[in-house]
Amino acid sequence: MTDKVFNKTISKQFEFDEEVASVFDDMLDRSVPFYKEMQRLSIVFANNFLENGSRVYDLGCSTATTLIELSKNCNKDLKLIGIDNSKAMLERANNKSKAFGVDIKFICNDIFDVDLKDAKVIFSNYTLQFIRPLQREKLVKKIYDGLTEGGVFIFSEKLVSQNSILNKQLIDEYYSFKKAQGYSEFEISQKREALENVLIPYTEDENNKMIKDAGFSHCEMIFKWVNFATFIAIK
Ligand SMILES: C[S@@+](CC[C@H](N)C(=O)[O-])C[C@H]1O[C@@H](n2cnc3c(N)ncnc32)[C@H](O)[C@@H]1O
Ligand SMILES: O=C(O)C(=O)C[C@]1(C(=O)O)C=C[C@@H](O)C=C1
Repeated sequence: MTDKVFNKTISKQFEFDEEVASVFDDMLDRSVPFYKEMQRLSIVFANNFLENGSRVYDLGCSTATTLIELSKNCNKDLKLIGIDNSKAMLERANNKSKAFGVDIKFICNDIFDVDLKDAKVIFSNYTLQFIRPLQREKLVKKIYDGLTEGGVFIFSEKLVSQNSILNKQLIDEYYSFKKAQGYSEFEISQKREALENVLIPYTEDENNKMIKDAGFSHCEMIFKWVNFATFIAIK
């Protein structure tokens, strides 16, 4: 289904509710630059660390696209766990994983309230940005604790620049991308307002500091387009 959520005047902040979930795959495809390539790279790098029996979590798994793609592109026997606190998203995730014949355990809960343990890989693409600062730092420590020694955390985030001139240029280029994907200026501005104080991006340096402070030994950026980036951090 085509995303038309912001084609009308908005009355509330952005939420991962039934309306957003019903068009979410199209929304991500047209709102996250190179979404499929970022996901392919996340899976390629995860695969380098996975073995038979490895446990993999996806925090903020939405409609389970990443775990389903991982399963299709990995010939190892994995324990896949998808966590999301949106019931509407997990309904889609359940239906999609059944249709693709992929066995995933879904947990409908706040990431903070779920025990993470013995993970070889933890994914969290475009989800940390929705967690309040300070809480976000605590969550990354929890992720670190949930990984086995040598395990990896693969995450993607929208970034902000410390330089206000460049930051405006990055955002302008992103909005040009959205226009090219068929979103109108009205839809773009309605969504921008709805995301205000809901999606809080960090700079690249802030992300690296958060990862280092949590105890990770190394962090590498594996993909970047303007203000969107994917990182891999090793425990
Ligand atoms: C931008 S989407 C993630 C997209 C997904 N990772 C992908 O690549 O297709 C963010 C997701 O995080 C979930 N989420 C946000 N905060 C959460 C929290 N505190 N606990 C659990 N899920 C959360 C939302 O419901 C939403 O489905
Ligand atoms: O549309 C935007 O402005 C975005 O920032 C894209 C973005 C994201 O980066 O997570 C925001 C909300 C939706 O979850 C999908 C994508």
